[in-house]
Amino acid sequence: MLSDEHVAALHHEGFAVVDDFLDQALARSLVSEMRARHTAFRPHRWIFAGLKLPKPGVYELDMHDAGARDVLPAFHAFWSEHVPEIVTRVCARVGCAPPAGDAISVKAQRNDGRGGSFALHHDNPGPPSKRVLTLVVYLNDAWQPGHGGEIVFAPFAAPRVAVAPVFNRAVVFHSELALHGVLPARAERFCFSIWVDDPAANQPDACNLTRAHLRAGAHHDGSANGLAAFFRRSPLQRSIARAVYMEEMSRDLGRCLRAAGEDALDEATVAAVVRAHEAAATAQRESAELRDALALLVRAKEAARGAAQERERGVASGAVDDFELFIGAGGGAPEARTG
Ligand SMILES: O=C(O)CCC(=O)C(=O)O
Ligand SMILES: [Fe+2]
Repeated sequence: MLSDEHVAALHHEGFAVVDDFLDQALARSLVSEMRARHTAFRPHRWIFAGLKLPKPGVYELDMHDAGARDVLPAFHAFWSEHVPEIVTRVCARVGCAPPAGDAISVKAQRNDGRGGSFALHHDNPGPPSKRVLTLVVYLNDAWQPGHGGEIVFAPFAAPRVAVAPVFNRAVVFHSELALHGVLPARAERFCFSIWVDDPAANQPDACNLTRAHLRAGAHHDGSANGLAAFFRRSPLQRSIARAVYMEEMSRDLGRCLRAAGEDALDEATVAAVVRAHEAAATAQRESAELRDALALLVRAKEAARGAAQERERGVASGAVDDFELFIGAGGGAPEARTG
């Protein structure tokens, strides 16, 4: 299920892309049931900066919900009969603690294809979340580049990688470490997510950024890259992600909240959410404790982007706005986007 290469990619890149993840016939039966029953899915809700927000265009069904078994009987059976074994095998490969029976959540998701997207986020943003591992399995057999809906990973201050959400492809990542978002989907899109909890998630050392951490990171090799490498491997990146990626997140938030959908927010509320994000991020960027480290990290992030732009000069216009590297339908190593 996960090869040595996948485990190495998870370790080095922060995520692994696993093609042909499930038995083909099983994957087909899951998506045909989701397609047939999607009107019973519920609008996705998410928390940003303490606010509960809609996500226009994105609908889901949590297998823990009352009624899930009636809406998606085959999917529910898959969850109770197969998912624990899948997760146990993946955890054994990636070195996570084997989950207890109630530590696994599964959500079926449909994007209606009218532009629904996810802003950059961590699946475990801090307490009380206990998530440690995320698997997302994509079920789109007619996916093409113009359909969008790629998942984008943003390894701290390194090139961002977009991954096409093609049929029977899974992405696997540490929930506390992988900053990721989803580009607007222009065609109907199905996937499901598996989240594994561990009671040991979010120990104080994974949550409380101190001056000592910044010093240790800075002395890694004394450069911006050293600091970025430190945060890339540390769940402490969650304390500063919004400040490092302030501009990207402002754009993502607006794009997500303004997508077409019956639960779209009014413009004044969207603007207020974006302003609140920018105020918090700017306060961090200007604080005495974080100013220098954040300036280095922002510069490292921009250098990664600049290198990609340089590579693509004359080939693509605007392609590097959202990501620098791309893993297309054929899988394999990431390539510079050229289209
Ligand atoms: O739809 C996806 O590709 C990922 C969704 C996601 O990031 C989430 O539900 O947290
Ligand atoms: Fe996520």
